Amino acid sequence: MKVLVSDKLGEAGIELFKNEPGIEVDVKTDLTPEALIQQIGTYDALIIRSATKVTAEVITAATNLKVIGRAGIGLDNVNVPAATQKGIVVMNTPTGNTITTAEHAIAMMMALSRNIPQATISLKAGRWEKKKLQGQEMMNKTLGLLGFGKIGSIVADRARGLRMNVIVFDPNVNPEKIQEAGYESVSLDELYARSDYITIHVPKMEKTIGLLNADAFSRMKDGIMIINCARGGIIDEAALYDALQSGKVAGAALDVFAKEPPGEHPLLTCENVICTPHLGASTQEAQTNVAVDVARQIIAYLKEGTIINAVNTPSVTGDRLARLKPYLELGRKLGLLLAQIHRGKLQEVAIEYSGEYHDLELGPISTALINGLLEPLVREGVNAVNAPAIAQEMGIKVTETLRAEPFDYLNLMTVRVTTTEQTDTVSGTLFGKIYPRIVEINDFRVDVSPEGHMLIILSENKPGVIGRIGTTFGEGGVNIVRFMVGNEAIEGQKNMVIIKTDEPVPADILETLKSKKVIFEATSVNF
Ligand SMILES: NC(=O)C1=CN([C@@H]2O[C@H](COP(=O)(O)OP(=O)(O)OC[C@H]3O[C@@H](n4cnc5c(N)ncnc54)[C@H](O)[C@@H]3O)[C@@H](O)[C@H]2O)C=CC1
Ligand SMILES: O=C(O)C(=O)COP(=O)(O)O
Repeated sequence: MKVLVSDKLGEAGIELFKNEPGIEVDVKTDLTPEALIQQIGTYDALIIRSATKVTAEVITAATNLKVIGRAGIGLDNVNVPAATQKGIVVMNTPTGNTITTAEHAIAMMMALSRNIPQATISLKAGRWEKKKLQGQEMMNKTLGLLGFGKIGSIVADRARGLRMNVIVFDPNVNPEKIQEAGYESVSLDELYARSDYITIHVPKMEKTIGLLNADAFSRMKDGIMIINCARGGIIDEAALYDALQSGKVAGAALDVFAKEPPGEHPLLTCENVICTPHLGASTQEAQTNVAVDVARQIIAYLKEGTIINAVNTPSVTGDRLARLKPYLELGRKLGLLLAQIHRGKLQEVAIEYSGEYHDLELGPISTALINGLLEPLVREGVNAVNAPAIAQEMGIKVTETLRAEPFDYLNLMTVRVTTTEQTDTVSGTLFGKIYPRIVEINDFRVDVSPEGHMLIILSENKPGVIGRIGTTFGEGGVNIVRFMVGNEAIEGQKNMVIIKTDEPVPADILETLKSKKVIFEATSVNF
């Protein structure tokens, strides 16, 4: 397995890769976009921070890539939908640099309040400008927090220690949670109107790009101070420049820019702008944390398939994975079976779980099922990462229900697939919590272990039919490993005969059987 580290990564992470048998690591931190596209094809994993842009072109060229690991939080430099489409897991390390980044925001707020960067430059230039560089106290000032996630909530806690009044706007966090933590939850308008400082801790996404624009600044107090240690582009930089020039905004502390590095940028000419080159996460502690986290996650995925901190597929780790594995396998096998027996265009997949499923995560099991269903039908490269997105693209409606009580089995998964032509229903269970068994196919009770090759025959339920089927196999020289007859649950007019064979059932045998009057259908199924 080959791992490419294309941004600077803490040595502790590199060491983990180097010490892992079967893993080869290349550190190439100065690749041009063209060189990355040229070289990515040979790698199984890519490790990045914020500098590498993982564009759709990079993903297209990444013919072997299985996983992208972000040593840090923000994934705005990765085309996640393109990676998902290709079945590439995208992971970040959501906790390793949060304290460091929150501390940077507080440091920036303090530096802004007391003109520390300007004072340093002035004094080093031989001046002593006490009057010009007078600052403002932070105690009792109102700090408006945009975003009360992992970093925002740490900033709030530290600001409380500075005796600031913290008010919060976060549309996705329950106001009670904010109040319970000791802060005031307010609307965006109120936050703009009341804050003396606004600090940004939201992800960069469609809804937050340009969130702080000319209109937003016009609704703020005169003399507001702005801190951005989240992402460039959340602030409209031209509007901020104007607001700084007019004095509406008294000062801005910027760690991040819409384009990085920003080059010759008007904001960098403003005396009331202080800035750092995306240093929010740059402490020795945070870099060790995220490097170790990302290395452990990538190794676990490449070696065991364990998914930790993925943003585009459900994460399943350690003990939970071990427990789920047989259910994932059963789900995938039921999907594979349905892929081979259905006719027509897929429209709906209804999955019903009962019994032991009450204690299990259903998301990954349903995903494994959809994966099995689409694997033989769609194209190469369908996997548990991209299967749900492909199903959605195909207009297939997937529903999941958890039934209160099991009937005959300790655990039962029943899947009904509706197409433009018919409906097929199959059920499966795990014997001994490990062994997958198909126990029902379209109203016929069966007992099939879903492996190898088999033929499913729907025939008349009358004497002599079974014998004729056996003879056809004998004449064709194909050895029957198991022969089962399933009873129709309701009328009993038809039989389902399931024949397991050593090899895929040859086409001529299939055709001979299909031509017999007593046989309604014969479908070859391979697992
Ligand atoms: N400067 C740096 O070096 C670093 C920057 N970051 C940035 O900080 C951001 C925040 O990180 P975390 O706190 O870990 O993320 P998080 O996901 O824990 O929290 C983000 C919060 O923003 C909220 N939110 C989303 N849209 C919003 C809106 N329109 N208005 C108000 N709130 C909104 C979400 O509900 C969520 O609670 C990251 O996305 C990343 O871009 C993270 C680490 C280092
Ligand atoms: O973790 C994040 O989101 C960051 O912004 C840190 O960026 P970096 O890894 O220092 O390039």
